[in-house]
Amino acid sequence: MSTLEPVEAALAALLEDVGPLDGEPLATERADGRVLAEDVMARLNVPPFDNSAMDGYALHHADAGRWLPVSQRIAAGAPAAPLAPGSCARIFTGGELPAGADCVAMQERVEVDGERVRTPPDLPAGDNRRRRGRDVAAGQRLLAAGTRLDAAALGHLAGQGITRVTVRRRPRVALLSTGDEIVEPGQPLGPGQIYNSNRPMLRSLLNRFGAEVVLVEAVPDEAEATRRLLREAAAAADVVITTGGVSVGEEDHVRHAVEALGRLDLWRLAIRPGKPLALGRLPRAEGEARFIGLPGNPVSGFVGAWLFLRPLMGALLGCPALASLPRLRARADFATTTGPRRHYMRVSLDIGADGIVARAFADQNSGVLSSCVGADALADIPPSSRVAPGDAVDCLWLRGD
Ligand SMILES: Nc1nc2c(c(=O)[nH]1)N[C@H]1C(S)=C(S)[C@@H](COP(=O)(O)OP(=O)(O)OC[C@H]3O[C@@H](n4cnc5c(N)ncnc54)[C@H](O)[C@@H]3O)O[C@H]1N2
Ligand code: MOO
Repeated sequence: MSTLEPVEAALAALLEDVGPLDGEPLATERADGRVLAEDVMARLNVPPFDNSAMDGYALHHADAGRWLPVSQRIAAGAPAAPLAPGSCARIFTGGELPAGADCVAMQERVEVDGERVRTPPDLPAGDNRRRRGRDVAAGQRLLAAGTRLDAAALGHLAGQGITRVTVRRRPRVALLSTGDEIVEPGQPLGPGQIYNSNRPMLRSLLNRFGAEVVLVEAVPDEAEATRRLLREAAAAADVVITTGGVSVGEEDHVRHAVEALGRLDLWRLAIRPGKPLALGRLPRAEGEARFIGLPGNPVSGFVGAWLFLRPLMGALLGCPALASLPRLRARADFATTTGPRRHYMRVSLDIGADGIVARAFADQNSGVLSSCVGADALADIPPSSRVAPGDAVDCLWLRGD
């Protein structure tokens, strides 16, 4: 296992045998961000009846241009009687169009004389008429399985009066930090110690990717304790993530513990940052938990999360939108050369009328977390390449779903 594996091989190993988790019923009002486990069919027409798009007067368009008596007043929410022939109806936005009317003149365009109004003669048939079922027709597929419920999707469900949906169970994740030097914020910092920046960063990303962090623990740099905690984590979670302890140092116990307990699928990738990333499986009572060992350097964890944790959550949630990051082309404002490893550089993007410029953070070292703060994208620089300012580069967009 001394060769460096490409990203594609790692993704294939990671996603092998991974399928969507079970569905569970949930109140729609609590389903923000969840992923639909099945198609949702429309049971209602939206709008449910022809209605007016404007405040104005409903009429038959053959009567446009004539003085017409106002025979009824239709507010939104009130029933409409059929329109008396040769008359018009005062109507308000959202009001039901009466039978016999086929268009609405907006009130700014009519002349009013007491109880009579004259509409413009050029009123097109169907003007300002919002037809029944124009937005959604009863019986059509409203939302497809795999849709992540966002603001518009939740509004769409509510438009159908749907109060319960079946969503995928959130993947349960255990997040273990290794390293005797790592201390939690709130505790005093001793000599040689640093605060745990990986845990809150990864927890935030995992939440965003639809997972539920069910266990957080610190693992001491000690072989037996590492094995014990990995066993416990695999029993509690679908995915076990460790940070640190996957490199070649004597205190790097994680890889050996995974080999002893389960199976290591792959170790060491041809990427920068994130080279010592490890992938494997840990047995548990039912099936196996997936294991991802992220390198300890916070930038390696950040990049590894976007490249690997996101698609893994996408597979467990059956959500295609999480499977891969959107790619865009930008002009580099930087120069760089790469060696054997594909480089994921943290960049901010200037999106202007002349296109997109990718601005690289000055220090791209994997220990420099400030290079991730404000990063809009990862510029994906292939191995053995040279980039000059102005060259087009591929970027993976981080600001989307
Ligand atoms: N002789 C070699 N040394 C190293 C190699 C190598 O190939 N040969 N690879 C380097 C690379 S690349 C990386 S990346 C790191 C990753 O090593 P580990 O995954 O074993 O991580 P640690 O050694 O435990 O930690 C690395 C670094 O990150 C800090 N860290 C760890 N956890 C946290 C945390 N939760 N919050 C903030 N910072 C954390 C830790 O203190 C270290 O500074 O190995 C290189 N070495
Ligand atoms: O590959 Mo390491 O992740 O450079 O820091």
